[in-house]
Amino acid sequence: MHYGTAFAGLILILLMYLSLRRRSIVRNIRGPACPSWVFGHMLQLLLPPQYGDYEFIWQKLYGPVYRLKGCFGQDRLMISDPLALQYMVNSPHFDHGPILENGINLMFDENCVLAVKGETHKRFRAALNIGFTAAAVRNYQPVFERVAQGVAEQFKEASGSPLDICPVLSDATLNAIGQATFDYSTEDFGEEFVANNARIMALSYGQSAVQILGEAVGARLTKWAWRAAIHLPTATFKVLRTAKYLAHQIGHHVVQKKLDAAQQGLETDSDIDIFDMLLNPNRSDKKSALSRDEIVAQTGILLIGGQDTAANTMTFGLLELARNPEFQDQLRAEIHATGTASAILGYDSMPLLNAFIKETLRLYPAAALSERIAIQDTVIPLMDSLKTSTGELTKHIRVGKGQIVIMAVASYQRLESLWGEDAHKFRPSRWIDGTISKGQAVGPYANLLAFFGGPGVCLGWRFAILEMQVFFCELVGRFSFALSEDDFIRTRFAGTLMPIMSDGQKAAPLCITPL
Ligand code: HEM
Repeated sequence: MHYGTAFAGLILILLMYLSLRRRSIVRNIRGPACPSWVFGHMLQLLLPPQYGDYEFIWQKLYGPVYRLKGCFGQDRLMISDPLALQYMVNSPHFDHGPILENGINLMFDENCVLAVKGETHKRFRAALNIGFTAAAVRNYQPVFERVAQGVAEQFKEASGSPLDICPVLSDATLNAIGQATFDYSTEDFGEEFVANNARIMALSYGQSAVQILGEAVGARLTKWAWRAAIHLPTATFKVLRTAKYLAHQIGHHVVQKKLDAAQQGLETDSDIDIFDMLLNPNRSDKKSALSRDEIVAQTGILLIGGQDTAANTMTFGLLELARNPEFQDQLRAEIHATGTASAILGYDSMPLLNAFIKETLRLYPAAALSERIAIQDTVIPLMDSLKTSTGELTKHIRVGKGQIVIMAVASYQRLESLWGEDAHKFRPSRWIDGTISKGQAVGPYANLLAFFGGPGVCLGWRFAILEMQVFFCELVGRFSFALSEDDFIRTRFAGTLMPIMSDGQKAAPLCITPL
């Protein structure tokens, strides 16, 4: 008892020391005054009238590293320093933060590539990569062309009156992934999947102060309490449970059908999709090969991971074209001049098209903010010296295990030191005229972090780039886009960056005229 009490006392002192030490490390980092203990800065960060209203000003005032408060007084670091972000995406010392981790567990199978860790993650990536190499992605070009032509038909029918392009592009990107992944078109998914999928997308833009608080409480629950909580009969949890269930059913059905066809010798070598590659022992590397259940577990992340990320990016791109008619005309001229040669020469040979895609991804990264947690004490290196609240200049920050750090991707992509003095402006020519400084290579594409980087880099980044190249060529080549008088479209971050109307609904009405 005596020894037990002494031991407990020692542990308590150690825990207090560790917690104070952690607090003292980030306490020296400057940041804006906290408006509320309950919400911290989260309402300003996540629910401002326009995304970035506060964030971009804080970055100007405090630089690329500053301290914010999360809900209930929690210290969080906002980081947009390039070296620090490069370190974080590559370091094994960081994992998804608890709010993000809970979201991933709610939406996706626990065995999906986004959820698994360490060696299992490495193996899954090695296996799945077969469907996402540059060569594999080139084979999906006919799928993208067919789907983009379908979108063009819908645009043609609506010409004359403003059309909300969000649902059209969202259906189209789901259709493209469905066909490339396992040869499913939107009709094959079934009404229930499509309807529930729309409910999921609606959940994210319905984000509110109550939801932000709920997520903060959820992040403090133990794993078992959280697992129990998600079975509560609330509408939100029901939609998420249904999504997980239906994705599993679809994956299971597809895999079974493909295995049956192979057994009967019915498989063909044309139109090979990702699941075909994963199931074929001659195609995949034996060491990393996924089991049948593991393949089924990837269904949800592949479908949802590549749907609104790509659709919203394209929506913002078309909105910017509508706001910049002169650039729209120049881009169209390049598309017409290249004509069908684009498919032969490759879309990469079109400078304006690619500058446009890079500029859209720069200003509108789907994962504009991403929460990370330090899973052990670590030191984050900085590109620019940071002045602490005691006036000290430092080129690194020590963070303790458990520290929450926000990767401020949208802020990084607006750093004036990297992208030019007019970094907040949509100006695709910056990619051609040498404005952009050749700095630290942080992501897989154009130094952008829209797809993050390191071992967890977006698996579908090449897929998304080619999909956007094909869609934009088809749509901008055939239609002109103008803003509708209907409403002022704002940007909101709720899981992904999305366009929002004044009534809080996700929408982007454009006037589309066939040429
Ligand atoms: C413009 C379009 C896209 C953007 C901006 C984007 C962005 C991202 C980001 C930021 C991540 C990292 C998430 C995290 O670790 O928290 C990610 C992961 C992922 N993305 Fe994408 N994505 C896009 C399109 C796609 C497409 C089209 C697919 C599939 C066809 C896809 C499949 C995935 C998968 C499977 C992961 C998980 C990778 C892993 O954890 O190892 N994405 N994406």
